[in-house]
Amino acid sequence: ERAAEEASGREYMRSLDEIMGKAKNRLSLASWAYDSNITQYNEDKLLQVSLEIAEEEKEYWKETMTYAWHEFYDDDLKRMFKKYSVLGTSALPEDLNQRLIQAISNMKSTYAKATICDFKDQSKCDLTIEPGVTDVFSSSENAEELKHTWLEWHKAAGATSKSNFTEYVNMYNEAAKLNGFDNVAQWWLSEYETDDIEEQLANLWTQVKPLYQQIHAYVRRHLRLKYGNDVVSAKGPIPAHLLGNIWAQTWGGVEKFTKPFPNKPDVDVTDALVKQNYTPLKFFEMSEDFFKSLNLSGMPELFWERSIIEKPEDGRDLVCHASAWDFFDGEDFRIKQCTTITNAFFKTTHHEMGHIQYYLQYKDQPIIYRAGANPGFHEAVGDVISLSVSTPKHLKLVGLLEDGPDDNESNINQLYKMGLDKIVFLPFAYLLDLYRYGVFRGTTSPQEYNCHFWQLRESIQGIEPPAPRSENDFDPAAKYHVSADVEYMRYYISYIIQFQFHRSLCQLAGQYSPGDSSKLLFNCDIYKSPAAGNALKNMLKLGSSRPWPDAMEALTGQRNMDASGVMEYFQPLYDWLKAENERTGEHIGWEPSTVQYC
Ligand SMILES: C=C(C[SeH])C(=O)N1CCC[C@H]1C(=O)O
Ligand SMILES: [Zn+2]
Repeated sequence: ERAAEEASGREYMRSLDEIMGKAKNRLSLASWAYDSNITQYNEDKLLQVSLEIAEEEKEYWKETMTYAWHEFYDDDLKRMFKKYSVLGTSALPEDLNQRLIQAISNMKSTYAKATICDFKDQSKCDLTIEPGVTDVFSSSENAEELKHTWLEWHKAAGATSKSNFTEYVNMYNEAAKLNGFDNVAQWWLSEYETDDIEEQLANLWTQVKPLYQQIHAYVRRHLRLKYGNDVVSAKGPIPAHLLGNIWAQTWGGVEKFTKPFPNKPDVDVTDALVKQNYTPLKFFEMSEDFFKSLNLSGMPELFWERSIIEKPEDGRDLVCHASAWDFFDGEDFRIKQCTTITNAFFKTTHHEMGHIQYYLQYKDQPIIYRAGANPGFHEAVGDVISLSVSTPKHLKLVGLLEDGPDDNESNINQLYKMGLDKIVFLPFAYLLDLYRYGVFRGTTSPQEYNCHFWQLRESIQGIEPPAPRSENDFDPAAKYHVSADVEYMRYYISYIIQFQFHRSLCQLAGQYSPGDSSKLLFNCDIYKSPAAGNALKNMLKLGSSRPWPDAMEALTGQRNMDASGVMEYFQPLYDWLKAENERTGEHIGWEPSTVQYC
C-alpha cells in the first residue's frame, strides 16, 4: 500500500515539477519585463500573471496535500513534498494577495523612480540612486554635500514608502500564518533548516564584533581628523553620511583618505580600469574567463543576447539594482545591472556571475531544488571568486596593478581595503534583518518603525543619523532590499561562509596551507585551478537538494558555519589595528548618540 502510494507520489512530483517549471518561467518573464521597464502596462501584466499563477499553485497544493508524504520512506521524495507543502503567498485569498503584490510594486517603483536635486546645482533634480546618489557618496569629501544628499535620498525613497510597507507587513504576515508560521520572521528563518539559527547568527556576531570595533575606532579617528571634532566625536557613534556609502553598509569610499600607509601604491583599480578603456562587456568577459579557468561553465548565447549590462539611455524607469535571473527553462539566464566602470562594479559583476554559475550548475535538478543550499550560499559564490580577483597578485597578472612592493605595509593596506568591505558589512547585514524580524513579530510597531531602526544602527553598527529623525521618516525603505522584499540575512551568512569556502578552495589550489607564511589566505588566487573548481562544482550542482550542512561538508569538510575563516583572513589587520588604536589611545566602542531619533 505505502509502496504504491510512494510510486504514485513520485510520478505526481515529476509532473508537478514540469508544470511548476513552466509557471515559474512565465512569472520570471513578467517580473523581468516590469523590473527592466517600469510602466503601468508591465505592472498590470505582472499583477495579472502573479494572480493567475497563485490560483494554479493553490489548486496543485490541494492535490499535493492529499499524499501521506510524511510517512514516505524515500527521503528525497519526502524532501520534495515538504518543500512543495509550503505554498507561500499564493495561500492568500486573491484580494489580499493583490494588496501584497501592489504594496511591493509600489515600493519598488518609488525606489526606482526617486530623484533628488544636486547639492552643487539645485536646478539639476534628476539624480537617481544609480548612478547619481551612488557617485556622490563614492567621491565627495564635502560634509555638507553628503548630509544634503543623505537627507534628500532618505526623504524621497524612505519616508514615501512607509504606508506601503505597513500594508506589506500586514499582508505578508497573513500569508505566513496560512503557511503555518507565526509570522514572516519564522518563515524567513525556516529557509535555513537550522533549529538554533538565531543563536548561531548571534554567536557569529559575538566572534567578529571585537574585530569590527577595532576598524570602527580607527576609521572614526581618521574621519575626526578630517572633518573635525564638532562633526565626528572622539567616543560617540560615527555620523552615517561620512562613511562613503549612502547606507554606510561598506566604507570603501573613505579608503583613499584613511588608509594605514598612504605613501604605498593604490590598490583601488578604478583609475586603471578607466585608463585601459574597460567596458561593462569586458567586465563580464573577464569574469566568465575566471569561471572557465576553474573548469566551470561559460555563459550560454542567450545570456549575452538578453542581459542588460548598462543603464538604458531611452529615459525609461527601471530597477537598476544589480540582479541575476534564472528563467527555469534550463537555457535562459540573465543579469541586469547598470554597470559603471569602477572597482566596486568590477566586484559586483563577479558577484552576479556567481549567481548565474550556480543556476547553470544546478539547471538539471528538479525545479524545486533549483536554489542555493541556503540563501547565503547563493550570495557567496561570486564573492569567493572576487576574493581571488582582488589580490594584488591577480590584479598584477591581468595588468590592473603595477608591479609594486609586496611588503607588510602594502599587505596591511590591502587587508584594510578588504576590511572596509567585508568586516564593516557584517553588523549592517545582521541588523537589517534583526530589525525586520522585530517588525514582523510585532515587537516593533509602526509607531516605532524608525526609532527601533536607529536603535539597532547605533547599538550594533555604532553609527548615527546626520540629523534628528522622527516617525515622519522611514529610513529602512531607503535601502533597496527593504523596498523590494528581499531577505537580507543571506548576505550576513555569505560574508562569513565565503571565507570558509575560500580557505578550502585555496588549500585545494595549493595557494594556502595553515601556518605557511609563504601561502597566506589573503594572498591566495585560485585562478586556473581545476582542483578548486571541481570541488566548487560538486557543491553547486547539489542546489537545495540536500540540507546545507551536507553542501558545506562537500566543499570544506565542516558541517557548521563559523567565523574562523574571516578571523584567520584578517588576523594581520586585526593585530595591526589593535596596536595602532593602542598607540593613538583611541576609544574602542561608542558611547550613546546625542542625536535625537526616537
Ligand atoms: C549585488 C547584489 C544583488 Se544580490 C546585492 O544586493 N548585494 C551584494 C552585496 C550586498 C547586497 C547589497 O547591495 O546590499
Ligand atoms: Zn547576490
